[in-house]
Amino acid sequence: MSDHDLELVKLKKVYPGGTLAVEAFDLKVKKGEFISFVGPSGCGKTTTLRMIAGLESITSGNLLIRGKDFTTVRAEDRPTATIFQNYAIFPHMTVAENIAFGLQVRGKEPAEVKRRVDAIIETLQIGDIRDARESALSGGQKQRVSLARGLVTEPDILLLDEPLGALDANLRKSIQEELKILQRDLGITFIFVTHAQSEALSMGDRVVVMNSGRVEQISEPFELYTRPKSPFVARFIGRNKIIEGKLGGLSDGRATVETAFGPLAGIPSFDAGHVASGGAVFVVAPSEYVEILPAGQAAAEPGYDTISGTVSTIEPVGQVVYVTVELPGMAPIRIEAYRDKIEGAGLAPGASVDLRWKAERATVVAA
Ligand SMILES: Nc1ncnc2c1ncn2[C@@H]1O[C@H](COP(=O)(O)OP(=O)(O)OP(=O)(O)O)[C@@H](O)[C@H]1O
Repeated sequence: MSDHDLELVKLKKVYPGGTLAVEAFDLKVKKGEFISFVGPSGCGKTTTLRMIAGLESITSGNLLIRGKDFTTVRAEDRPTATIFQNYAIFPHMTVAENIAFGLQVRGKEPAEVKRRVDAIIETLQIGDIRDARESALSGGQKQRVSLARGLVTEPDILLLDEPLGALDANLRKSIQEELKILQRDLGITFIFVTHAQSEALSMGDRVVVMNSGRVEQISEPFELYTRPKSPFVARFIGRNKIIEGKLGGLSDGRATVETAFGPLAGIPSFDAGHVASGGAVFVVAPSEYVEILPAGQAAAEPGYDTISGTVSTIEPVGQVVYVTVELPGMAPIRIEAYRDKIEGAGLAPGASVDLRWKAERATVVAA
């Protein structure tokens, strides 16, 4: 038996008409993992999910579930279940009938259907609506019913396509938490598609970032947030400050980058190894690590990188201020800081400032 519930090997999809929707998608998912797929509209998330479900044919590459090849197996013969954003609840059936349906079409005995439907209704605590029809259900209730319908078939892998997209923000938050707890309790592998990066990061054990049909990065959320491996990920995930430069030197995985501000040194580089000296790179510093100081005060400390600019605007919002800093040769940077600190330092529009961060908190990526 394979250690992996799901393996995608060079998975590719070209739609009739020629659209290349997914290319060279490699992924191994351990049993019980929660994987989020995230990326902008049209990047191929749904297509990949549908290929796993068997709802879309695979152009080339292989799909394995628990070590067995399912590349060309029909959807109804795969050990997967799919939850769609629009819930797809049958309006003429009660909640219990909706949940039972998937078992009945698989030819399960009535007694087993009843036992399993009762069990999942209990797990998801929807006994009070078991005889209701879709028109009488709230958004959150519909969400639970569709989850029950997927889980009742006891899939190896549950596929969720933007399942929370139709819910308002508060309900969405509480269902996110519930879903995560349910997944841990059941130990079922979840593949969760979303275009919301915060949702992908908060839900996933690992996150797959997609862009134009390609996988950009597969990482745990904190790693993804703090160590992007491409310019696309640096822009799409988190709130990063991005500075252009040319690779100066690279030793022990630490880079020096020549920039308009002079050399920035000691920056971890995971992926710039293939860039020739003098090649174009970006220094990526997460906003959370960038500090603003009056000019000159930052200079002395070792282990830090510093760039200099001029304050253009300061917008107070409660205890926080947003300081916009003009920088030579690049777009202005907006820094969030405590109001007391900025006022205490006497910073005002026109002031010269230094922006600094611990060099080891930044990352170099190939441009
Ligand atoms: N049935 C189809 N026929 C032809 N092209 C399609 C079909 N479905 C999707 N595409 C194209 O394939 C690409 C990937 O689409 P897909 O729906 O997988 O992206 P997505 O990341 O899920 O986007 P969204 O977040 O908007 O759902 C897009 O260019 C899309 O236009």
